[in-house]
Amino acid sequence: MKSAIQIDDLSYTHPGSDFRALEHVSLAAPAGQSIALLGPSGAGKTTLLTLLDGRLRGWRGRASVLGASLDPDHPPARARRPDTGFVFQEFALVERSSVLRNVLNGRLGRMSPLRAVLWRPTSRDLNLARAALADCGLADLAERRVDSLSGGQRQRVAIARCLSQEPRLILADEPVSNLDPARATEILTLLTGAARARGATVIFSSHQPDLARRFADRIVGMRDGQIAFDVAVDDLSEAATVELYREAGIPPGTGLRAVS
Ligand SMILES: Nc1ncnc2c1ncn2[C@@H]1O[C@H](COP(=O)(O)OP(=O)(O)OP(=O)(O)O)[C@@H](O)[C@H]1O
Repeated sequence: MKSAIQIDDLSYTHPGSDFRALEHVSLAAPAGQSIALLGPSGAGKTTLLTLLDGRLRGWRGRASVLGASLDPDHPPARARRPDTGFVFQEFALVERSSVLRNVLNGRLGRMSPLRAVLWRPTSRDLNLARAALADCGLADLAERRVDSLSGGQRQRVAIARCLSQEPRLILADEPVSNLDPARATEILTLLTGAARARGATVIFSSHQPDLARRFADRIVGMRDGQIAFDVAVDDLSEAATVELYREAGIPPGTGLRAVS
């Protein structure tokens, strides 16, 4: 089976930090898998997702995403990696723009530079954006301004924007931590279901083992910048989860974050 990501011996320290955010991390993900990154605050989950999204410089090791090697000295521009979609915890939408316009922003990396600068989507761009809106249950909200939406609706817009890119890899950084439990379940059902329907790989981070168990095929536990365990979902033990959150000051599964 083809790898969606292959990373070997990755280490990274944020500029100005005394600690390694990632330390000798190796991970391979076959195409189509749903992986949850679990671990306490500061474990390195965001750093790993950001690195896989090609946004960090100066790391050590080897990383290949969707068959293309990442260069730690020359990260690719966003427009050159449309196959990778990113869903942010804080949605990262243009608040004063319409839902449709936000979703079409996901097509920018697929447009010619001239079309992107002039903001002239093709009819294919529009069709894909409308299809993504429909998939996310937002067809009736296409013309609404994002700043009039609820948190759950905003995260649906962010997922629709990601899907309109036609991604083969979806990276999602705590996509449901700002949502209530019912909304969190809805959003992860949508995200992992859409990824499965498209054969895309999804890697999402979470503080909630119950959600990770429910929506991932595989759980990667991270702690102190390292991989503590990497198991199929059925093999995740309660003991491993408790150990992962030991000394973090929070019980696993509460969705609460430790104060750093
Ligand atoms: N921009 C930054 N500058 C300096 N250090 C950083 C920066 N971002 C993260 N770090 C440090 O890197 C380490 C890993 O942080 P990271 O955000 O990747 O963890 P996380 O597992 O995603 O945590 P959380 O669950 O709270 O989002 C932490 O020690 C953090 O303080």
